[in-house]
Amino acid sequence: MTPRGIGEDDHARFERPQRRTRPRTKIRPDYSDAVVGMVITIDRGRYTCLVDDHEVIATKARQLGRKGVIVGDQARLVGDTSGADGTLARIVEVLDRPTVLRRTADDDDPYERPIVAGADQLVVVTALADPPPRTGMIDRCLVAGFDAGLDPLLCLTKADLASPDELLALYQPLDVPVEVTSPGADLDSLRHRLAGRRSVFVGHSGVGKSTLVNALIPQAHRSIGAVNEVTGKGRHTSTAAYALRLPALADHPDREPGWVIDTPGVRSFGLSHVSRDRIIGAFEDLDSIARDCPRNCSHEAGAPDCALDAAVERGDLSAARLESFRRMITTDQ
Ligand SMILES: Nc1nc2c(ncn2[C@@H]2O[C@H](COP(=O)(O)OP(=O)(O)OP(=O)(O)O)[C@@H](O)[C@H]2O)c(=O)[nH]1
Ligand SMILES: [Zn+2]
Repeated sequence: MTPRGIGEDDHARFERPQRRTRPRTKIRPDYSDAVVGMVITIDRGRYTCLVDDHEVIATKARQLGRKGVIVGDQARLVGDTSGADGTLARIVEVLDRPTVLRRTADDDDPYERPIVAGADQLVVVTALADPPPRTGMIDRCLVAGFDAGLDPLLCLTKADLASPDELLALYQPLDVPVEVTSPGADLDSLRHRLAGRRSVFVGHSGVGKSTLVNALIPQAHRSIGAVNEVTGKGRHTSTAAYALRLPALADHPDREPGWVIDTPGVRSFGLSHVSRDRIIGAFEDLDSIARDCPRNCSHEAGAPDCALDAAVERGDLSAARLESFRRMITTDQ
């Protein structure tokens, strides 16, 4: 090593704040007293976690580094986990995620953003009017959901303003379950579909997500805007998802009620991270036919020798179903 090199090194060390790369002691931290909580929302570096039945505010421990913590995560917490006013716990570990719903800001965005962990159902909320439905958005949400291994549910709101018939016909061949709502509508069927599940609600701004969440969970007060319990400030536009526990079903009071994870309205749903194979894997009939496709077949209209076309010609697959599937995977906005 040249003297000059040493000098530079010393200089750099002097200029930069010392970074502690090792724990202070050789004793590995013992987190046997850690408790596990579910992250229910995130606001400016503060993670609200539900431990048993109380909320605990936590920060992310330094050893997690850049590893993200997202809503729905099961996190191990140490420190003051009492949840008392002014206390802060630390998240030291995130347990394995059974599922991760992701999106990219747009299709060219190289960074996929995990938004919710551990969900098993994706509720695509679309207004029948005001704002008018956009099938491109519905399709993109469905694709992201299939990619993440979530079961889809299409929820059409504002049926008082326009008929759902056209959309129902469009999605019928995909066998996506649909719920139709309007002000004061009976939500019993929707409640049963949500019972015991972890359902993420996604959709454009203004489609009526908050209205629906408030109808399902009267104590949610979503339309008023979440009052920030940390700062005590009133309405602020949250950019994070928010997990809310559903009330128990009246006819099944003993069943695990399930969760709704409301997400802020989004303008688009980028899909640059999505794998075609995983999407077609969500459709058993199409998947078994597509095994005969050429390697790396896009399965889109005009894809050379796509086995899905041959199946329609043979009469093994309905043209409407293939058309619906192709419309969904064709990612025009
Ligand atoms: N006519 C009609 N209006 C509705 C219905 N559901 C909600 N609205 C209205 O639509 C507007 C938007 O509803 P929100 O529940 O705030 O929509 P949101 O999807 O939560 O919007 P963001 O919070 O921006 O994501 C409000 O004025 C609601 O009163 C419905 O079924 N019919
Ligand atoms: Zn194909």
